[in-house]
Amino acid sequence: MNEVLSTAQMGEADRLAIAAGTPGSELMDKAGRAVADVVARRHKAGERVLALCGPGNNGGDGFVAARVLAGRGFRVRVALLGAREALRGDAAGAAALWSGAVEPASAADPAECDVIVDALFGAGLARDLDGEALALVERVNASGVPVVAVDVPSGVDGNTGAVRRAAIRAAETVTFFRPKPGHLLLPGRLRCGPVRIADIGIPDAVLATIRPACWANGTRLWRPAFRAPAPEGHKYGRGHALVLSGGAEGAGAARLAARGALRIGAGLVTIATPSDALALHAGRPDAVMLRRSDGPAGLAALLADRRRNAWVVGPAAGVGERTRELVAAALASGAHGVLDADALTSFEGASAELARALAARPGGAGQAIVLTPHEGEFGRLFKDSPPVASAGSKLERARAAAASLGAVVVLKGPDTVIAAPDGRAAINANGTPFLATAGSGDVLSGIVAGLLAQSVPAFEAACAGVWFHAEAGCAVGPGLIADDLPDALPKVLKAYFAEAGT
Ligand SMILES: NC(=O)C1=CN([C@@H]2O[C@H](COP(=O)(O)OP(=O)(O)OC[C@H]3O[C@@H](n4cnc5c(N)ncnc54)[C@H](OP(=O)(O)O)[C@@H]3O)[C@@H](O)[C@H]2O)[C@@H](O)CC1
Ligand SMILES: Nc1ncnc2c1ncn2[C@@H]1O[C@H](COP(=O)(O)OP(=O)(O)O)[C@@H](O)[C@H]1O
Ligand SMILES: [K+]
Repeated sequence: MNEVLSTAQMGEADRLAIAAGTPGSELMDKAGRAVADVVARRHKAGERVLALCGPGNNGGDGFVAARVLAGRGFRVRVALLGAREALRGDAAGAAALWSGAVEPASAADPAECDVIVDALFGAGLARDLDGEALALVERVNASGVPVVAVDVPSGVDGNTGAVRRAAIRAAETVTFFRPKPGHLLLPGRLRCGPVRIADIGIPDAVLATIRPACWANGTRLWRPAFRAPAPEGHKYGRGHALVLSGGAEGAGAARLAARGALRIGAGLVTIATPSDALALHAGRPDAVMLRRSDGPAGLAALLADRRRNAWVVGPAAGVGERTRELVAAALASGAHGVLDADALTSFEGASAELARALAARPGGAGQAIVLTPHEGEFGRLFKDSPPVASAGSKLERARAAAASLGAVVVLKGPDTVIAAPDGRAAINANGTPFLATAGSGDVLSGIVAGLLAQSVPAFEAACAGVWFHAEAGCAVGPGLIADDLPDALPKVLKAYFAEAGT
């Protein structure tokens, strides 16, 4: 499955596997062999391997890989950071089985080899690199020699993806049992190369004890919640999404969101527009319906029709008191909804006020609300809440935000994090930088609302919306403009429903 484990949870998996009868030395042996397999797949016997081993168990994996590769005919040198006598436990055991020379890492010349095994630091990285470790990592990166990283590229924090002053740039990374947040979050993800997840004999059953609450976003996470329409279905069964338009200058944002909601499968989509933008929308003959809606009272009146079961408020809505009132009206309707863009910025430094409005929503937790800030909007919203704004990694910040607001938060970017108030989180990695284009976020908010309209629960709708949006972005690729995204959805949906078997 696609669970993501923190380094502490990985340590627990390790302990549980050992308690269930697999010795730690065996786990390390399998880990080292998996690394050797990757090196052997990329390089031919006879080539020169430099294994850089650190002072902990990551280094132990490096000693195993070195031994296995030497046995397969590679010309292997081992360099150790620290003293051999200081190695402990399984790492000391692995080092004892290495019969070749061990050079001091300070003398190692990375340029004198064909491939490097980076076994300096893994889950145990405890502080910024400095001194000899820093100099070594910089020499490796400058050498241009391909690196296979053990567990994580040394210098990348496995929990946060942060680069601790410097980090190895790996050509490929081999991790064990399950990925860690640092493989998915930036900048760590960009240091990993392709990540291989090796089975080292830890039974999946340990997950029942660990109960991970973070996943790599993917269809398996939400497939049961989003199925193809039933053969006997009709459009009202697929929900009715309402997108609130800004004034004349911002009407395009609402149209993008509306088309996103329609394409993802909402049965009906209506744009609620202020009078000054009515003519603009009316001139567009398409499947999007149109209603006049002036101010909070107008919006409340439209949402009083309970068939309109999901809304989007925020894209090009304008920043200020008026938009805060529109948010209040939308929340008070009891319908599900997405708060995006100006709806978030209108609560600059007032996340506590927004949290109160969310807590008072009549549908309670059953009224699904999803917020979709990018980093800028997130920073502005939580100016009043240092515990959220500076909660640490992107994963931790999104989780803290969701918990403090009592709603699902989608913290967007190349490594979008989706977090629910109950602690569940997913990290998305199927995007493309071509998605960074004007209006792309508006389409996302519409897609999520379209899923909410189809009764997909908040967390699943947010995860699925982010995934479909990214797939659509990849399907278009270079030259993408936001208008293309809704029209790329049919192909993506077709493939999804075929895979999902519905
Ligand atoms: N869990 C599992 O299932 C399995 C785990 N396995 C492997 O074990 C790895 C984790 O091993 P680990 O816990 O020994 O930590 P590791 O990454 O070797 O680093 C700790 C050492 O580094 C040092 N150190 C830290 N930061 C530093 C810095 N900035 N600069 C300098 N030194 C620094 C730190 O020193 P200290 O902080 O004590 O001074 C300590 O000596 C894991 O990534 C995987 O590869 C596999 O064998 C299979 C099963
Ligand atoms: N480098 C990137 N890689 C993948 N996705 C990205 C990248 N940059 C931005 N995105 C995605 O593109 C969308 C941009 O949304 P947003 O910033 O709100 O733009 P806009 O306000 O122009 O609509 C988000 O879904 C975001 O996750
Ligand atoms: K490493």
